[in-house]
Amino acid sequence: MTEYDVIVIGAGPVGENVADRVVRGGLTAAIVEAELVGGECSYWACMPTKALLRDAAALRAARRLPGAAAAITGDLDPAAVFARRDRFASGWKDDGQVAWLDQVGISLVRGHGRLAGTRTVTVTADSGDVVTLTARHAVVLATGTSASVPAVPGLADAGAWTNREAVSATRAPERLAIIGGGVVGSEMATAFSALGSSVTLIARDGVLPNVEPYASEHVLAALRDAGVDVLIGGSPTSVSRDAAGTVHIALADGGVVEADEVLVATGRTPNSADLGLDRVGLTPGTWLTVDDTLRVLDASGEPLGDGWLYAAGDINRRALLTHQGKYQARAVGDVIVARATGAAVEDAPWGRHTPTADLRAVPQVVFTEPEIASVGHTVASAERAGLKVRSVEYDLGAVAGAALHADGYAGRASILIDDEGDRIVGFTAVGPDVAELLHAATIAITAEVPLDRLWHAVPAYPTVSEVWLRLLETAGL
Ligand SMILES: Cc1cc2nc3c(=O)[nH]c(=O)nc-3n(C[C@H](O)[C@H](O)[C@H](O)COP(=O)(O)OP(=O)(O)OC[C@H]3O[C@@H](n4cnc5c(N)ncnc54)[C@H](O)[C@@H]3O)c2cc1C
Ligand SMILES: NC(=O)c1ccc[n+]([C@@H]2O[C@H](COP(=O)([O-])OP(=O)(O)OC[C@H]3O[C@@H](n4cnc5c(N)ncnc54)[C@H](O)[C@@H]3O)[C@@H](O)[C@H]2O)c1
Repeated sequence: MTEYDVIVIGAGPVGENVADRVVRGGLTAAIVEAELVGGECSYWACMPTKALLRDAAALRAARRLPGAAAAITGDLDPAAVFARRDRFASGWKDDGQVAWLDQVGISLVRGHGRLAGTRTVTVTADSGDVVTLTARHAVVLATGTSASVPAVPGLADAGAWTNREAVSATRAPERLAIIGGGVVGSEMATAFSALGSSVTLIARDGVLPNVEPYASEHVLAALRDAGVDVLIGGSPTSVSRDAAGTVHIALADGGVVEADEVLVATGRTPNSADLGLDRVGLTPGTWLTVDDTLRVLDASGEPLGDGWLYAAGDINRRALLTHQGKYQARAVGDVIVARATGAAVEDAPWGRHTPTADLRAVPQVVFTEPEIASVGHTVASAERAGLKVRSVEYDLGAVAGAALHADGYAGRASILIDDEGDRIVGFTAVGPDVAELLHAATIAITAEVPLDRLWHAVPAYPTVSEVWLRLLETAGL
């Protein structure tokens, strides 16, 4: 079969979900995958990184409670951590996900997909065989991103790790240098220092520069307490690996970092260089620009052709997060079905077919020690957006539930209240186990709950969530 209602290129979490929604809506779908069904997220990103972090987090949690700490008789077992990580990466085999595609009725076409023209995709298999697929309704690009490696002289030839090598490592190197203090760099510094590496984090723009400064300060202090050498402002100028295998990273300030491995964690680049974009009038290698229902826009800002091409997930750069990409996937799958069947398209803000939360309320947990949970604006992003906000902060350690949760609990939380004073437009918390605080904030922001109604949402005593009451009291309620 070479004709389908919808063709999806890329079987990461986003492509899989687009195809699933389309098939649930009664259309046929083929999904094209060049590597493993499940994408970057399943094998080299979300789940395996969190598996590398989880044991050390549990150990730290137990050590904060004297009775539990007394039961700890040994140290972290890196081999057991790596073995559990292997399970969470499914041994880098996609049989389980392929079986799921089969079960839900999505056709898998293995190979490299390229646009060949309107609604036409060619797929080149590893054998070199090429098949041409045509779509009756739509083609969806969900090809994700790869690690971006900066043009630092020598870096490309030094055998540098990207997230793929770090996430699939079988042992912790004695000395690990990490270039980039963003989310990947900070999480991997947390993981590998706990697994026994001596870590140097080269953080040109600081540690986690996009979160509230107080949250990043907590993580910076904890990294340094854990023995990580954090070089704020460090900027690599050249990299080389000597005959003994040691990597030498020269920095702009004249310093040199020596390590056994170097991990590049300096952001992502779109997987669009070899996607046939030029065949449909788009520019290869670029992020794809989309409209409110994620139709790809041409150079004049209009949906390409009759609107047959969509882009969802990392590739459209709206939010480089799995949950947000899957949310886009649900909207795209459903809108394709609506347009194909003549049903109403709900494309107003917050309409079923418009992933409005991408622009207003993107939740994220950074799984460092301590964790950072955030959604919506930070003070800086609100300023950039021209919003007038009031920030209200509270010491999480002063909340009864937090004190009970762990001895010496240190953390902080804040809400941003918009200038009219009756809605929350941002939330951040930093502290042990704050991840599960996040969804309450996501609901408050997405539902635009007025503060005088939020006042009636009473947090249970004694939980860490009581910080909500304290924040509202501090705000003057
Ligand atoms: C180290 C790391 C940790 C992360 N941790 C988290 C986390 O904890 N939580 C979170 O929400 N997000 C996390 N992310 C981000 C998350 O991985 C991405 O947002 C997510 O993978 C995007 O999904 P996607 O389907 O758009 O792309 P991908 O997962 O990248 O999947 C794209 C798929 O398309 C395939 N493909 C590409 N080009 C072609 C082609 N031409 N033909 C055929 N197939 C093609 C690829 O092989 C791949 O399988 C992390 C990222 C990194 C790097
Ligand atoms: N827990 C999570 O949700 C999670 C975890 C990991 C990754 N992610 C996602 O993956 C994406 C990629 O993460 P990332 O950490 O690679 O990117 P990032 O954009 O978060 O951080 C990259 C960092 O690299 C630095 N940098 C860039 N170029 C540099 C250079 N030439 N020299 C030195 N430093 C340089 C920048 O200062 C920046 O802080 C993120 O956008 C994030 O959304 C999410």
